Amino acid sequence: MLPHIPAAPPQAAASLRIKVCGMKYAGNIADVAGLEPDFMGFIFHAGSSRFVGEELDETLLQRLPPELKKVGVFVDAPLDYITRQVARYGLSLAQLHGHETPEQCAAVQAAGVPVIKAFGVGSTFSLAQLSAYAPYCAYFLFDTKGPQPGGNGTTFDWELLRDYSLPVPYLLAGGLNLESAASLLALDLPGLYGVDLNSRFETAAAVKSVERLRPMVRQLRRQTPDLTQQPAS
Ligand SMILES: O=C(O)c1ccccc1NCC(=O)[C@H](O)[C@H](O)COP(=O)(O)O
Repeated sequence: MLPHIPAAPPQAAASLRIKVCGMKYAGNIADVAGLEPDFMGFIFHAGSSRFVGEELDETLLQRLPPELKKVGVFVDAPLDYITRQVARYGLSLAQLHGHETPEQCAAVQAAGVPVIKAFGVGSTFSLAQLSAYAPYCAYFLFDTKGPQPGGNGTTFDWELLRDYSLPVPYLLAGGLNLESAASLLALDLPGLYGVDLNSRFETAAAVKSVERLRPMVRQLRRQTPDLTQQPAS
């Protein structure tokens, strides 16, 4: 009789990297850092309810683990403002979330700051515009176009990215919540590197709920949820 050869287990897709955006307050930053996200975002746009203003503790940011990438989020900001904030807070990357041109991205990159260029996906979105940005960007970020430059809390049709073919990895953003996790893991979109979590995990502007984030992080990392840590329903 032939020995039973078990079928090979299905190949698990690589887990998605996680960016928690819109952080501001010291205690909350330390708590969220404990979940070991890959990126943490700080909003340097005065029009946002998450604007860091003078609230952000630069010594705390400098003490965060080096593997946690600190992202400054800017909207059509001058180059010297970006480079000053990068130096002051020890930021790892600049996320350009306005109408920045490829030339502006090139200037930020040439100043030694790796760029995440964000694009609002709406009815006029086209993948064709991205090639001109590719040489100057470490990552792209695709967010839902809305009344605010970011943090609108709404999703877009992710299938619009199905034909993405550039070598720049990207983060998916816009209204992601715990219910999105299973679909995100099943997506298998070309170039998809990670996800960006923001308003759906907040208890107030720029205050993230660790209880809400924890099961999301576990799911995205394909870990078994720790039921003792779930919030009471
Ligand atoms: O979050 C903001 O307030 C914000 C304001 C201005 C520019 C960018 C902003 N956020 C950038 C992000 O990367 C957000 O996480 C992204 O827009 C998704 O937010 P949400 O739809 O709330 O999940």
